Amino acid sequence: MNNKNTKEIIFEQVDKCYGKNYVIKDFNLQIKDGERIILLGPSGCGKSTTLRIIAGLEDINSGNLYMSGKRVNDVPCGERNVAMVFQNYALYPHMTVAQNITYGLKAHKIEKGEIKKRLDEALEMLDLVEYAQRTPKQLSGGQRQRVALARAVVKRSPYFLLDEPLSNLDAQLRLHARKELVKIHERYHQTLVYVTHDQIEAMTVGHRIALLNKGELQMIDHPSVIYNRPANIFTAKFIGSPSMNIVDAKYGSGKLWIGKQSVHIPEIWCKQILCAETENLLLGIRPEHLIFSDKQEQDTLCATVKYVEDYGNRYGVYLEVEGIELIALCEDMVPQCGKNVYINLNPEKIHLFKKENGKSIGYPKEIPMLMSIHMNEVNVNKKEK
Ligand SMILES: Nc1ncnc2c1ncn2[C@@H]1O[C@H](COP(=O)(O)OP(=O)(O)OP(=O)(O)O)[C@@H](O)[C@H]1O
Repeated sequence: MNNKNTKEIIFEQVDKCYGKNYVIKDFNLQIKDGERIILLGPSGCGKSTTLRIIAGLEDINSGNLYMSGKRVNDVPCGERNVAMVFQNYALYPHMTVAQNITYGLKAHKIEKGEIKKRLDEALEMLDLVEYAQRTPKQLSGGQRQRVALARAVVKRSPYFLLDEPLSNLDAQLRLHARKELVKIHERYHQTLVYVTHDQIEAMTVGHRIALLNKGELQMIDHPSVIYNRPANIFTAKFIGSPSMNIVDAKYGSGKLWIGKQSVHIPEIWCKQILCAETENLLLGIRPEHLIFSDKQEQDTLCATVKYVEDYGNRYGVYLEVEGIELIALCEDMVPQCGKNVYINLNPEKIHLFKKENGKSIGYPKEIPMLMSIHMNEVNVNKKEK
């Protein structure tokens, strides 16, 4: 198994059930040393349970869990050396901020000077110096959340586990807090596992996103790959807002047919991916990749505008093509309800899935993916490199 000096976490064929109900089933996941991994998925998909299994707060029914190369199935929570931040912060109401932050260190008999050093550093880093002597009820939600983060940071644990730590904050504080969190991680390089159902948080904090549905891993990859190359319909629809449009389509003679209308598809798709005529396809196209056109051309689709939503900075336009509803995003022109419009599909931005199992049929190599991975590159094993 892996090196004990790394901070890897490995789930190997893990099952967890409550009674007869499986929460996660045959779960395999390898979290790298120093990685920020996001567990994302709809409510009840098993995110918190997965995190609690790592923390040792839940037993597993079968399979193995390894941390730092050691099988930890039977290692109790207190011996796993994890720092955890919960959604409700779980602060002690009768203790001051400073006492809350240092309580765990005192319990572990860390030397006084070292406790003070870590406390001062955490107060400074999380902008809490002036609140050190207040109790939690004298703090705002954002300040409490920072205390919970500080308490986890001072532990200097190799594993940092966070269960929706920002969900009680308003939008602006969330943004600020997630930047702080990334900064903390870049300073200490813990292996960070973060549960959220917020896509933006997942995309911005994670080196990789593990997307779960009903206890099964749907896809794990860099945020850009998840967005631009979804492995299946579930991933395609879950990531992105408004959701990706998915419509029945057929391929034949170099064209993609949606009902009686058709569009040409670039030759590389035909050669590399769509080798034979394929009846049972699902075409995916994101709302931002439906482009309005003012005239009918060879490859435009004719659609009727059904409804328009104003989002302030752009419009969501609900369209009907061949009896199928699509949603498009547009920034400038506001099509009127009831009018017919022409739309183009950006051929570099289409996704095709097999209808029988919802899996992607793949992408031609030449089609570029707008990669932002370099911004979010996994910066692991820094010291060893
Ligand atoms: N102690 C328990 N006993 C029985 N069922 C449980 C228990 N804890 C969780 N579950 C069930 O396990 C499933 C997964 O729960 P979990 O909390 O892991 O989901 P989640 O993805 O974190 O959801 P949310 O985003 O709503 O917090 C749910 O169906 C839940 O009802």
